[in-house]
Amino acid sequence: MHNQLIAIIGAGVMGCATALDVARAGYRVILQDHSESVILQAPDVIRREYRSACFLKQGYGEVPLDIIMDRISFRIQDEGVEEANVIIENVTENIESKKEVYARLSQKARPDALYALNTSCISVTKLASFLPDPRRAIGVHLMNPVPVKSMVEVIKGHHTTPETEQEMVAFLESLGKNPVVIEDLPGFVSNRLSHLLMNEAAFIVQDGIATAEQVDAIMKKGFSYQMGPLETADLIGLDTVVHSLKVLYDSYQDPKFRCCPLLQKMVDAGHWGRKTGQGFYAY
Ligand SMILES: NC(=O)c1ccc[n+]([C@@H]2O[C@H](COP(=O)([O-])OP(=O)(O)OC[C@H]3O[C@@H](n4cnc5c(N)ncnc54)[C@H](O)[C@@H]3O)[C@@H](O)[C@H]2O)c1
Repeated sequence: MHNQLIAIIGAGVMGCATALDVARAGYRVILQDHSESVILQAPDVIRREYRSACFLKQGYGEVPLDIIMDRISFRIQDEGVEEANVIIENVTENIESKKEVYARLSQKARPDALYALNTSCISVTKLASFLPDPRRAIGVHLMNPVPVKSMVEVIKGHHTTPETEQEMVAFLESLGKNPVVIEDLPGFVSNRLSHLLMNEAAFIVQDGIATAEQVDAIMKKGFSYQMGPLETADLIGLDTVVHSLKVLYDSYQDPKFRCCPLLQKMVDAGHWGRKTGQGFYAY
């Protein structure tokens, strides 16, 4: 299995961390992003992610960083993707962006390539409908930070076959992950629950009831959360949280998913969390 080539499309927060984990497990990786500046920064992002994972996860440093980096090719175009056995799509949480990527990949990729669709909230059945063979696609909701979190939510689309499910579970287990396979509806389990919490935490700050620090302290000390909801929102990226809330709201037409205006204002101001150096906290 380890002689397989894995193409990772989108080199943002999730793409870089996933490339690190996949290359660390021994696979050859192509990491592609359409933004030249993102690809130029990606090696440094991966190095930082590795150092942080070594600090947070015992044994992570057993595979030296230079060996991992040698296994990753950084690309702005799609060259090499036609040989990939597994394609992990990690582009922006926006249906039109993902649709455009699938149309492009469909021209190039092997017909038997296995597609892992990494989305926070969008229905996997809907995303898979943009691929020529939706039977070979399955949702793979990796958790952030990827090297530290072993649980992966795996979401079966309407057409996903049992063979696709088995192959993807075997691939994820080869990375040391613990997949939990569930059915498909927008937001799945994790984000239907977690985005309600992050959104309501933002409303509490907006209403002047408590500061971000106080909200997070209450959830950590009172409910044994490892991270507070607003620290988590900053880690995910407030832009991604807002995109996901919009998907949940549009999908269920339920006002409980309406996006907190403070979150939208912070995104408009460029305060997207850790990735921009400022969110509910300064980094
Ligand atoms: N951030 C998280 O904590 C988290 C957790 C789980 C799942 N996800 C999901 O993973 C996916 C990626 O999230 P992220 O946080 O890495 O986002 P991000 O904004 O950090 O990165 C997305 C990347 O996709 C690239 N991109 C956009 N359109 C492209 C195209 N047409 N071709 C190639 N590259 C393109 C962008 O340049 C950007 O670098 C999203 O669907 C998100 O919902 C995110």
